[in-house]
Amino acid sequence: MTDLAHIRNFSIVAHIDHGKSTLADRLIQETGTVQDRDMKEQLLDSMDIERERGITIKANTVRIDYTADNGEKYVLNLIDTPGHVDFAYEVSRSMRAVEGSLLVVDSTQGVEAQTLANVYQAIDADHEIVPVLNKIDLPASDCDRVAEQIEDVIGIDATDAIQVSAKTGQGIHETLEAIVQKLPAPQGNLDAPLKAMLVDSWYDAYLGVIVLVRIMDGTLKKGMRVKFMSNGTLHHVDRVGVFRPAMQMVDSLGPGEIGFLTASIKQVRDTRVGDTITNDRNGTDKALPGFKPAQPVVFCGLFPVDSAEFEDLRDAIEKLALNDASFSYEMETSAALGFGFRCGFLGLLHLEVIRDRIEREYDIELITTAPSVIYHVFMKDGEMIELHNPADMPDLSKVDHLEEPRIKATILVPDEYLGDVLKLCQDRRGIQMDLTYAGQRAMVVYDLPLNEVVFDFYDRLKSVTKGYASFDYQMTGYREDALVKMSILVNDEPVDALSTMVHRDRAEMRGRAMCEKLKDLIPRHMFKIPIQAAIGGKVIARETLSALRKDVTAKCYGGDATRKRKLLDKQKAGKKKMRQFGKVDIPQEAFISALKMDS
Ligand SMILES: Nc1nc2c(ncn2[C@@H]2O[C@H](COP(=O)(O)OP(=O)(O)OP(=O)(O)O)[C@@H](O)[C@H]2O)c(=O)[nH]1
Repeated sequence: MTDLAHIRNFSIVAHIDHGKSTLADRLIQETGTVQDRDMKEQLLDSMDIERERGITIKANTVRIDYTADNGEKYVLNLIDTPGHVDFAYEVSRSMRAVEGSLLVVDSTQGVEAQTLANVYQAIDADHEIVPVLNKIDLPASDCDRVAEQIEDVIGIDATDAIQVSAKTGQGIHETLEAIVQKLPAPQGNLDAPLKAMLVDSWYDAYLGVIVLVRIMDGTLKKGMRVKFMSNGTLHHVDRVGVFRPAMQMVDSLGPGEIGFLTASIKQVRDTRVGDTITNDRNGTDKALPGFKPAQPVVFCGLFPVDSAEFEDLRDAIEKLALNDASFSYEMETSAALGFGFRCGFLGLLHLEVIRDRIEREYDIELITTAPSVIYHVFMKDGEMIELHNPADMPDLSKVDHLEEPRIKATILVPDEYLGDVLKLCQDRRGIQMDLTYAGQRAMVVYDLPLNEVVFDFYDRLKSVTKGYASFDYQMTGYREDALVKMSILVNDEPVDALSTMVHRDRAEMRGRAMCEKLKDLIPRHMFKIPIQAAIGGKVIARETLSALRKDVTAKCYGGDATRKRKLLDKQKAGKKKMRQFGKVDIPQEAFISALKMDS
């Protein structure tokens, strides 16, 4: 156990790609926590997908021993936090477990939308904040400008900002010294009953659920029985340890310390992030202010391309859900797609990560239906229904009105792209709330319907600004609007997986665009295929795909039989990726591509 005065707990907050993980790796390396030869690139990003995409998803933690210039030995606990907007909730909970933050800003770029969102969370958690200007080895680095921007935009003192290159190691020693000198030591009472915060939990195939804890008061020991206060469950603690970053067992953890416990817990769902852990008898009666669990906000259907793989998909989804309490699922049957699952995610990145993992790790090809948000449907009899799937929209004659979720979006963008960004937000039914300038960049705040953002807003934003805009959002609440369900009929049969909720004023335009897209995406058949968009029974747009006799071998004049067979085999393989709707084959990409908007 380390005495409180020699502990410093901190996190690193940054915009994506500003160098958070590289800096963390350097701090670990500089202090000799890991031998150089064991140092994998980006130590803290443990999953393959994270490494490939360069994004940190799961909050990780590491304990570092550091002997400071004053000769004293310190224990530094770093909690790594994810930088992407979908995981803002994980950032907020890990912030509560530490007393300070390093604010990393890329000195060639400056403050971005996620810098702001994350640093405000740190400020909310009463952190002491040490600004770090990273990437000073690059010629484009401009520390004075960025320091000034930090003061102007965020309002924290940046005169002592540390200039660092996480790449070359310059400034790393100064950063370690600043952690010890500037960040406060934690507080806590060793003699009080155990009070620990459940910061995070995840599933490990060998050890079961691993629970990351921050001890507030008292001692956590191997062998003791603890109570999870939110649901009163009792657990026998079978291991206590710390991350260095590999797991190392210890006998006990005391106030101010961060580490983990295992207690033969089988599912991540049995642990609630933000819960208070105490002694089973004579424990504390005051729980820590609880955190709200992360709520899925984006829903979509996942169906196997090959319906024979349904059981494999169930297996994959159940396994992933064991380890990710913010991912929800239930079985769904679609007239068009057969058996699958309706899944809930924290946001689009979360959706993509799960979908990729199912395809890659479990080798199941998927059809993903249009992402949807949760609508509130108010019935005429006063009942309110949460609508997760447009296909379940009740009979309109019984519906009084609908409400949709709204967000407050903050976008930072260089001046020259401002016009395009405003147009994009306007096209997505946005209401401008604020427009200010920070140097050459504009900061725009918009009130937008979440529905208009979940699908491809971020991609569009990146493309209209050539990647120079940054974006962050928060949910603000529900508001009534004129929303309708638009169905798509292919060859006179409704394809439920293509139905979407749209604003009444835009339904026609959207319907026309979807029919045109589908006309390009669906291959010609031997017969004519009408493609229609409809609201209720009323057709609002229509296209017709003309008939064609498709003979791919026609080009191979007689002769080469192997070539003919190869072509036919190819065609067969291609067909496997299609789904039959009545008599029509619709390719897998159509479900997503048809919904992409051009503005
Ligand atoms: N030249 C230079 N490149 C750096 C420095 N620090 C980080 N980088 C590079 O910047 C990129 C992003 O760094 P990361 O550490 O992955 O950024 P991050 O903030 O952790 O990103 P996320 O984990 O995705 O949020 C990587 O290609 C790093 O190699 C630096 O000091 N100098």
